[in-house]
Amino acid sequence: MAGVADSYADPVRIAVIGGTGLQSLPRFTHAATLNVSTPWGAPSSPISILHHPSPTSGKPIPIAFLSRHGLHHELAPHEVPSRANIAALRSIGVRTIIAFSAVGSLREEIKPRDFVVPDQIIDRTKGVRPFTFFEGGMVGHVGFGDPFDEGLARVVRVCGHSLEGEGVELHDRGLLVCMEGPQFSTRAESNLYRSWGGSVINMSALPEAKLAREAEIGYQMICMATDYDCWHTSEDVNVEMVMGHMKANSENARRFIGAVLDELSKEEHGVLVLAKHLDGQTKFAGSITAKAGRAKGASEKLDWLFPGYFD
Ligand SMILES: CSC[C@H]1O[C@H](OP(=O)(O)O)[C@H](O)[C@@H]1O
Ligand SMILES: Nc1ncnc2[nH]cnc12
Repeated sequence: MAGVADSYADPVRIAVIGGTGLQSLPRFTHAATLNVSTPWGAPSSPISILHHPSPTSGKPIPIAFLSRHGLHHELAPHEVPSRANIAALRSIGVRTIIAFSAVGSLREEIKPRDFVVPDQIIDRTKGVRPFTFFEGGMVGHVGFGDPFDEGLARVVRVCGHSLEGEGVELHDRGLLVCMEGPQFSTRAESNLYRSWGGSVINMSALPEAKLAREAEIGYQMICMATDYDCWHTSEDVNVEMVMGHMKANSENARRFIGAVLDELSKEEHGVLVLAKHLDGQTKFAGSITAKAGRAKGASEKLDWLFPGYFD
């Protein structure tokens, strides 16, 4: 875009990953567009650096925005280059990701256009997506018992509830089933996920959340229900339905994200935003391979992502 810088000097700590129907965040000042290349290739889209005024100091806080499926939704869920996305965000300093997703509801009480802050995931992807930074001669195992960041979730819930009564309805917790796609589920699968206690379903939380954890980035997804999948007696999910609800409720989604960014920009959340609680975990998780056994290619890639960690 003419007049927008292609570099940004300061570290950017907070990122938003936009999903289906949320390919941009208008109304913020566009400070830069970054084309980052990583050892895992190029991210889904250029990274936009947006200036968000801190509600306490008025100072502009930089926010990175990345469109998960590309600028024109040209990447299917299994084609999203999640390693490049997460690596690119970490390389510019990001330690907090608020990820947005359009989901199917597996529960009567979660109605289309309701928001859900998920706290657990069941992985129903099929192993066809690259899902770790540790491979090819460098082994690493990070904890993933709680796949989302409870500290960020608390902030997101307070912000969501503050908008209730203005068209926003929020469910504080939920079990998210992440399926492979791109086809939607069969009715038998949909009912199986319900019997497992699933609340909502999408195709995008994984491996994104796992890679964020490996990269020591606090990660919380905000889900917006767009359909009742195919278990319900109402019409089966289709793309028109998903896009229709996303479009109709996009103003609320943007207000919700704006409120979360307002809150996270406050100095009192500085330690949370820097994900200090995750700092260093990957250094230990990835030190299991003795130096003598480390393959050069794998070490070089990890050195790019974690300078100094595996010296
Ligand atoms: C267009 S329906 C399926 C599609 O929608 C969700 O996308 P996102 O999570 O990026 O908002 C779902 O995960 C699928 O990728
Ligand atoms: N029913 C559904 N299944 C999987 N992903 C979705 N995204 C939106 N609705 C969905």
